[in-house]
Amino acid sequence: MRCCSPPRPAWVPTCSSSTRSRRSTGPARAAGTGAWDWPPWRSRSRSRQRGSTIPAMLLPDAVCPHSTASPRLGPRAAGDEVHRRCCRGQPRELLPASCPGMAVPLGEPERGRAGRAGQGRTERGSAGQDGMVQGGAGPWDHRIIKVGKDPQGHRVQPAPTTTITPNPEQGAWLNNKGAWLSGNGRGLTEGGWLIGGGPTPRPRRVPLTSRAGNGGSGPRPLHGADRCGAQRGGACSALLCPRGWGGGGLATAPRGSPSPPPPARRGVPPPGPRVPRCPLHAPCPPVSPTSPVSPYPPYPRPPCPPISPHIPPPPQTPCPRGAAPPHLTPPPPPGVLPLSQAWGRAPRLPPSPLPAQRRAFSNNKILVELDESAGVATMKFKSPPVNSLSLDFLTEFCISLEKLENDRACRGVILTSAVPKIFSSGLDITEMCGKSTEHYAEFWRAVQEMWLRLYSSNMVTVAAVNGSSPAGGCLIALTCDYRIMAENPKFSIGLNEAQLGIVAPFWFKDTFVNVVGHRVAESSLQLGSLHPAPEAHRIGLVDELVPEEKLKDRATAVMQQWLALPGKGGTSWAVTECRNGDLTCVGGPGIEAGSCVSVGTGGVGGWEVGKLSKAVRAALGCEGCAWHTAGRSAGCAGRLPPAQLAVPALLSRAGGA
Ligand SMILES: CCCCC/C=C\C/C=C\C=C\CC(=O)SCCNC(=O)CCNC(=O)[C@H](O)C(C)(C)COP(=O)(O)OP(=O)(O)OC[C@H]1O[C@@H](n2cnc3c(N)ncnc32)[C@H](O)[C@@H]1OP(=O)(O)O
Repeated sequence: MRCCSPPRPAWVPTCSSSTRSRRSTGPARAAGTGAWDWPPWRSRSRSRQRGSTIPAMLLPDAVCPHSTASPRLGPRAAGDEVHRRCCRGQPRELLPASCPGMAVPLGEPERGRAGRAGQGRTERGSAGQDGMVQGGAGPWDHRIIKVGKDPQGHRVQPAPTTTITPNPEQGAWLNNKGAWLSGNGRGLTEGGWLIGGGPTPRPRRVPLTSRAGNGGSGPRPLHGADRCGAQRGGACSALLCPRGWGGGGLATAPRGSPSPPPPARRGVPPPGPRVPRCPLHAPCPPVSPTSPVSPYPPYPRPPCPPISPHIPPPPQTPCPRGAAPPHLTPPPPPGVLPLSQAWGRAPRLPPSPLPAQRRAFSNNKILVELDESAGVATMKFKSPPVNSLSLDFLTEFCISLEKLENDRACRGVILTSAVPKIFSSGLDITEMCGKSTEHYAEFWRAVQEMWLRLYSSNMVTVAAVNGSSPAGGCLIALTCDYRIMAENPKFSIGLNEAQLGIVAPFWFKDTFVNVVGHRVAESSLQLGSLHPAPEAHRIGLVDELVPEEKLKDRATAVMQQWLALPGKGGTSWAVTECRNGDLTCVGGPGIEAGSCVSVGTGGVGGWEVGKLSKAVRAALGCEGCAWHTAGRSAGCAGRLPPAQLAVPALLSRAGGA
């Protein structure tokens, strides 16, 4: 029996033949032992291997980290609680009877799912994630097991299993969440995801009027009364719903979108044209601070931050981000339409015509400044005295990160501290004693959430460690792509849990091992060492040291270096084509023609640019390759004309790779 997947990585493919993303490098199951490691979806190495093959991602119930059968999670009740919430995001069909999530009344998961899947929730569906497509006997019976970005570049998490129903009157398609799909049956897309092929075990047709929620990308209003748990008697989780954060909402519809108009729903006015999410047009609705029926236990949620005062909020004016900047629109190769023409939308975010290029928002514990012109945000921890990672801090951290993740103007984040001499003191110890079991569960869920979100962020993440950083603080730095530390020897960093008489969670350890290597990690963890900055640099725990006064500049320079690269932070798109049995890059901004190809198993908009290994080359072959985009924001998640796509062929090949 299969079990729910762990909480966040809903993009993890649910098919045993699927393959792993470029950032997932660790084995999901220890060779020869049969024992599952957890989390199975990633164990990132700094070398960022790409296209590794992984086994099935659905865990057997017995090893589900949230199951009571799992020895991992600790107290049974805590495991139950997390498991129950975790499973809320899963289709019931995939849950085993033994899963505690099954005990949740039928209505609750739906509320939660509406929040997760339908409200612009950003999951870690990074570009390049793999997915699996199963399809129906008829052209409309499909199951999608895939997540990713919608055409506006927002990451979405469609329910792993989606049934698609034709709506002949509208000449379009609906999934079982009421989300709109477009396409012609061969290359249907849902939020930019290609679907098609194969039989569906149990096709479902849901009457339009009874559909709840939205599979994620349909042009229905995100704040529709049927979309939000808070409006349906449930709570709107700040973490799950754009209502929880200003600008998360969005709206609706496209310049020249190929999507058909949505159906009129009883009591719900049809949405207007879809436009990219834009804070100008997304006034933040009130958020209920707590609610007894929240998918998560109630805790104070931060109020929606005000929209930056320099941005005038005329809701009806055209979005200033409507047009593509000429300099960012690469010339297409001969015979190939640029995405913007092919699909009638801007390939990436143009610079704002507004004079101010900086935006800032702040909550109680984190100050975020976004330099739109550079595409870089700085998150400054400001929770004195020591930036301890309390539940509130972690919650605000995740919300801030999610907002940046959703902001197409932001491609990189620098994490640093506004508290002198302290980066972060790690987990707030007061959260770990004298509290209820439910609180512990919630707290650890938040710790994991923070780690998962940061680890799998699509943005480039740089830690500018300007103070001591023990334990959980060290984890934050480790989870970033790059660590720069102030060279003050009084500042130390490390996983010192052993000195506290506790054991660092194994995923702390894994992250540590990935950075410093096995032996160094082993001895450091056993001793609970806190390494002074010079030593931290020597063992590779931080990538470089700089004088404290230069830390910011250096972090900015490193960020620029990363952002200039194609792929994760890059803005480039590349085109590949099949030439003489090979995949050849025919060029793109910053990408030399012939020098690289797109590899990966991610599907449209999720392709990474990099060297094509022989193995991948062999696995992919060439005949399926037409062309596709790569890069995070350019062309963003290009929805390519189905006729020019042969991604299913690639997927099936890659799935077996
Ligand atoms: C999913 C299942 C998982 C199961 C997992 C099971 C087990 C895992 C177990 C634990 C994992 C833990 C990870 C952690 O992060 S534990 C936290 C470890 N942190 C530390 O050890 C840091 C300790 N603090 C320090 O070293 C110093 O305080 C510091 C260098 C940060 C600052 O020194 P400074 O001299 O400037 O300041 P202090 O006077 O020492 O402290 C000021 C003030 O702050 C309080 N404080 C410090 N650290 C913490 C903290 N982590 N949490 C809460 N409060 C903290 C300190 O007590 C002082 O308060 P007060 O006395 O002024 O009231």
